[in-house]
Amino acid sequence: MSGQCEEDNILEKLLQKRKTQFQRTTSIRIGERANYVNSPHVIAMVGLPARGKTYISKKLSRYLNWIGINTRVFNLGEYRRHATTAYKSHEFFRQDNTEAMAIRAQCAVEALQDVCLWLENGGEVAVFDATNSTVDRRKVIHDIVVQKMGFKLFFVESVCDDPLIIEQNIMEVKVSSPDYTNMNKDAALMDFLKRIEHYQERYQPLDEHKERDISFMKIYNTGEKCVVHKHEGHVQARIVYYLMNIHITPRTIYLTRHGESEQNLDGRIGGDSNLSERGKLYASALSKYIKEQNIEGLRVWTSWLKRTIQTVSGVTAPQERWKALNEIDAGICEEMTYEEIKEKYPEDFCARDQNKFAYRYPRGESYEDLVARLEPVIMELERQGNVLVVSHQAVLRCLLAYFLDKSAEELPYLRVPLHTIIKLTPVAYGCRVEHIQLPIEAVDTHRSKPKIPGELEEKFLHRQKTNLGRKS
Ligand SMILES: O=P(O)(O)OC[C@H]1O[C@@](CO)(OP(=O)(O)O)[C@@H](O)[C@@H]1O
Repeated sequence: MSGQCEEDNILEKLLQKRKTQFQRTTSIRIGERANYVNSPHVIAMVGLPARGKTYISKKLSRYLNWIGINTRVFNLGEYRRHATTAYKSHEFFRQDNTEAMAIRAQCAVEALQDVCLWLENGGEVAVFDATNSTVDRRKVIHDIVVQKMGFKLFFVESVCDDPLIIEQNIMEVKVSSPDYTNMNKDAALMDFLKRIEHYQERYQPLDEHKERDISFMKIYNTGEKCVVHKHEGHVQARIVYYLMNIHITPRTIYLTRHGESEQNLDGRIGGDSNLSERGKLYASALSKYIKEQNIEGLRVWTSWLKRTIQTVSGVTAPQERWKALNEIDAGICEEMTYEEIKEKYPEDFCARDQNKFAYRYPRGESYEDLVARLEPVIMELERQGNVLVVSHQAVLRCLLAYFLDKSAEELPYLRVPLHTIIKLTPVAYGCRVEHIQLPIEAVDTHRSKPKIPGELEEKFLHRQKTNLGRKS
């Protein structure tokens, strides 16, 4: 058994037994996929416990789904917890615990089977979130994913030797894991550190000399340095670029629409109008709020449109204008009310309600186009510290969907009311969201998805007319 650990040996044997399962599908798929540019991908994480693998997996999956690549995370820990009801202690992870080794190998097989099944059924990227910390384990994965299934494989290793970051990670996410429901935090921390030691005994980091033919990326100390080896194709290039841009330094992102505009008051979409009187009041209230927060190193981003620029005229912080933050281009419908659109272009009006995400205004844009236009904004937001983004209803829906992991169906209906600051603070594996509504009235520009076509529509148009009545 020289060089090969017990667990990977068991895994190998299990796979031999199940070979037919992997081969049966292979014989159907491999030929079909040979010329595919966009073959399904497996992104296999590598690294010791508490190195941020789950954080990277979830974040990457959120990003890929947002740009339209159907992605799912398969976390081996969840398979293990499902197979063994009660975790007792780090002893479970000892090298000489043969019983536990067998369970762990079995879980790895099941997870890999699910990965392959999912990719065969339309999934595009599967992120295999496990330690995959030995050369032999990675060989097994390569054998199944590349040789047998004909998928692409890319390893992402997170290397971290900063004890502070490791302890912070354990305290933030591990001690509250289901493994430690009956343990106090300090005991859980000690147990987890022991668990890491068991992995350390046989950990073999990715090495371009020993594993020269595989594609991988190594991220050191949460992005201090990155090494990329033999990455292939545009999916991997995007993953590499994205992972090179993210950071874990605490910060806050503030999103807000411009103050109410003259066109908002008229119920007209798009255009480039000035702020209404109430919009100007919001601009003052916003700068007061921002000043009171005393936000370190704040940067302000607006669109190129007058209403966003006027909204931050009193905010004292470096400002940048982004054309990419301009509102959705409504093409031939620009500056019309929804009622006018319904009358003049009834088919378009109806088509938009049927599939709002994909619908593209003639000579204008769709929400799908917006997401593509906003990708550089997201990338730059990931690199930055505290930022206040002042933009528009449709644009902010797209940004919110990225941070809150919302689907393409939900995205065009997310609520982004006027005169409200949406505060996003990264926490553990996601974002905490707070809505701060400043006390200045504004029209409601939100159109809910009509349940029965026509019915809600009438209500909305009626409300809009009432709004017009309140015009100041
Ligand atoms: O996609 P829908 O729901 O129509 O919302 C987008 C619309 O929101 C508006 C207001 O109706 O945004 P904003 O006032 O933030 O510029 C329009 O300009 C834009 O076309």
